[in-house]
Amino acid sequence: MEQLCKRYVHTPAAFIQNIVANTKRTTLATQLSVEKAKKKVPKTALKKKLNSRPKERLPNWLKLNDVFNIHYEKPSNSDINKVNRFFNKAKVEFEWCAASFDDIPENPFLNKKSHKDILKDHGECGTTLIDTLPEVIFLGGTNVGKSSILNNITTSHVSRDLGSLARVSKTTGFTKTLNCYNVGNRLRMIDSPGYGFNSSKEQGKVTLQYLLERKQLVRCFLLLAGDKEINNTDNMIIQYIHEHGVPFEVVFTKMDKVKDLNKFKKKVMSSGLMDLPTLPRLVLTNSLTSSTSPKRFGIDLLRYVIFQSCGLIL
Ligand SMILES: Nc1nc2c(ncn2[C@@H]2O[C@H](COP(=O)(O)OP(=O)(O)OP(=O)(O)O)[C@@H](O)[C@H]2O)c(=O)[nH]1
Ligand SMILES: [Mg+2]
Repeated sequence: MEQLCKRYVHTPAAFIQNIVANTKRTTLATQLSVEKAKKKVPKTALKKKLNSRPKERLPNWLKLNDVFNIHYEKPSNSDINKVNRFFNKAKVEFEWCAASFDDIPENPFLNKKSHKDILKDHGECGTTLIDTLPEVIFLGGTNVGKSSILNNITTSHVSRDLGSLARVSKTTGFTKTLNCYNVGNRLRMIDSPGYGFNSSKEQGKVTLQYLLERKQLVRCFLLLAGDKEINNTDNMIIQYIHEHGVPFEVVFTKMDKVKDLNKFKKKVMSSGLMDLPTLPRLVLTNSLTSSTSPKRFGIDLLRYVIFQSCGLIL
């Protein structure tokens, strides 16, 4: 009996203690979960919130980059990101300018570094490798936006303002020589004097000779102004580079100035560019921003095509 009483007396005390402890625990846990629940936004609300965010306004012409390049696999977002990272970070250096083909230095790298340094940094084959970096050239009529596109490619794609590596001007025929820029020691980009209004015979000669004789040239990017008609000189140049087997792609510039997109499409369809057996890519870009093209669009695709045409690995 005494034992029973002991049990009776002890059990409730322990029991009560336990209850209190458990209640305390439960209360704390409940409180935490209530707080957590308070913080947790229901999935539907989250979706609504995301959908209500203002979406980036893309210009209508940007879709044509897919339509016109239907024969090519669309680069994945991850590839585009990698190429953007390369161009955003690459150190870009002006290397040489040439008014005649003979002015192009045999080995621009040697002008800056001693042979000993090159051997130390790159081993025996260093000089040859760096001397023969792949080159791309921007070709086009005067004022079409060649120097601007070079600045566009070398400016971080998130920056609104364009860099000023190559000199840009409203004055037609501003660039007078071939100008070479080394991009991160992996490729070279060449700005050229425009053809047509305010150009000279010598400028035409050095550019054509470069196109035919430069061993390092891997791709020519022919620029055409999106807001202008494709003129006779453009057609002659297209025929010339096509007949001489110079591999080329086409870049439409100043897309922010195109008012009638249907007219633009008709112009491209009837240009014969899409019927060429070499199937040049057609890349539409804007280097200056406006209300209709609030960012610099198309440049990531152009960067990708350049990188790919140089045979560089991501
Ligand atoms: N709206 C608009 N203007 C542009 C664009 N690209 C270039 N421009 C303008 O066009 C003019 C000529 O640009 P440049 O880059 O100097 O053209 P270029 O082909 O190098 O000209 P040359 O060196 O004279 O042959 C400048 O006033 C640029 O600001 C563009 O995408 N949109
Ligand atoms: Mg120029």
